[in-house]
Amino acid sequence: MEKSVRRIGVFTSGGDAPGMNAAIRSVVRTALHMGIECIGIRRGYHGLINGDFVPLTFESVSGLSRKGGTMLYSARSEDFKSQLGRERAVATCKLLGLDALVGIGGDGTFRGLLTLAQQGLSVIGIPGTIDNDIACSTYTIGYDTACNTALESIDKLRDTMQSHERCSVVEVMGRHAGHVALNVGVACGATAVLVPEQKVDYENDLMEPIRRSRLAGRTHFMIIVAEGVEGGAYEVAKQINEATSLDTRVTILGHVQRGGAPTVRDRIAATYMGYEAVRLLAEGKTCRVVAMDGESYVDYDIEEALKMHKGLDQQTYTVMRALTGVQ
Ligand SMILES: Nc1ncnc2c1ncn2[C@@H]1O[C@H](COP(=O)(O)OP(=O)(O)OP(=O)(O)O)[C@@H](O)[C@H]1O
Ligand SMILES: O=P(O)(O)OC[C@H]1O[C@](O)(CO)[C@@H](O)[C@@H]1O
Ligand SMILES: [Mg+2]
Repeated sequence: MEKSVRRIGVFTSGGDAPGMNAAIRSVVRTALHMGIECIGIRRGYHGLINGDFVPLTFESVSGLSRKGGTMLYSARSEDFKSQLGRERAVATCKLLGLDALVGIGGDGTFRGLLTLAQQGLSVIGIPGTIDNDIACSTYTIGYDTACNTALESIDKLRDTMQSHERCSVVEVMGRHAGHVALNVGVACGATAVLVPEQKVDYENDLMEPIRRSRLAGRTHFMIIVAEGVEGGAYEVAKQINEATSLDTRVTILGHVQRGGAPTVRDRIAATYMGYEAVRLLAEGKTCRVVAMDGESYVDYDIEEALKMHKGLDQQTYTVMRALTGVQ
């Protein structure tokens, strides 16, 4: 017979993302609606190992949807990757009487959830990362806000680059994934966009678009570089300067992209995903990741989800190449 779920734990892990708070609120409110108690585990797996928790009530998550960051704090825990760390995490779950866990984070967080599922715990993952690099889901919480934050700064940079007829090299986040760079690059009308998924051909991907743009009469340029591109923004700027003598400036947007109030898109995605996570648990499901397939909410087995591969959006990539004139 199915074990009924009476008390669950929720935590955020890995890099934070705008909308994580809205997901926490949704998990708590949905759980309470279904007669399930909810406990917040603070600082991701670190908190699970150390029994760092806070009871969550209807009132304690009030007003959370509009707040950036995560009220449960986030962390990366090396200890959890060891057998001893995982045993301590399982012991904490038993001590707190948790029937299930909801983890909000990226692929690493899901790998952690899988190890807990293999030890008999009921777990559900919610994709929360600005990188949008969860293969099973077309969308991850925080991506839209991060892209909008980056775009706002780039628009401002453009003003000063135009005044001084300079070339701006802007590094956006994405250690392994170029989704933010590509999306923001298309949205800001970049001269060129460089992503880690594609080995950079300086002549074809960078110098040619700059030269073409110059010949067309342009006197300022906007180059978007994903953090994971070999050499990073400074190397790209150096190459541009050597090849073109343009007055080049580097801006690394960094962690500013992870902050701020979530956009409508992120609040809605987070709220629906939180609801889906609790609904799955209440139906007796475990070891699932809540995901989006276009505008629909779906779920996958965590192990299967982790085997999937997500490339860049081909349509956006094609449009970017057409608009920057890359062959
Ligand atoms: N293979 C693994 N086995 C067990 N636990 C893992 C594993 N990989 C990651 N974790 C746990 O999950 C935590 C978060 O993982 P990671 O730092 O990769 O971030 P993430 O969830 O992928 O988010 P993001 O990449 O968006 O910052 C790690 O600090 C670790 O505690
Ligand atoms: O907070 P940290 O550890 O500097 O994380 C930075 C990384 O986190 C991410 O933003 C994902 O959350 C990556 O794009 C970036 O490389
Ligand atoms: Mg990750």
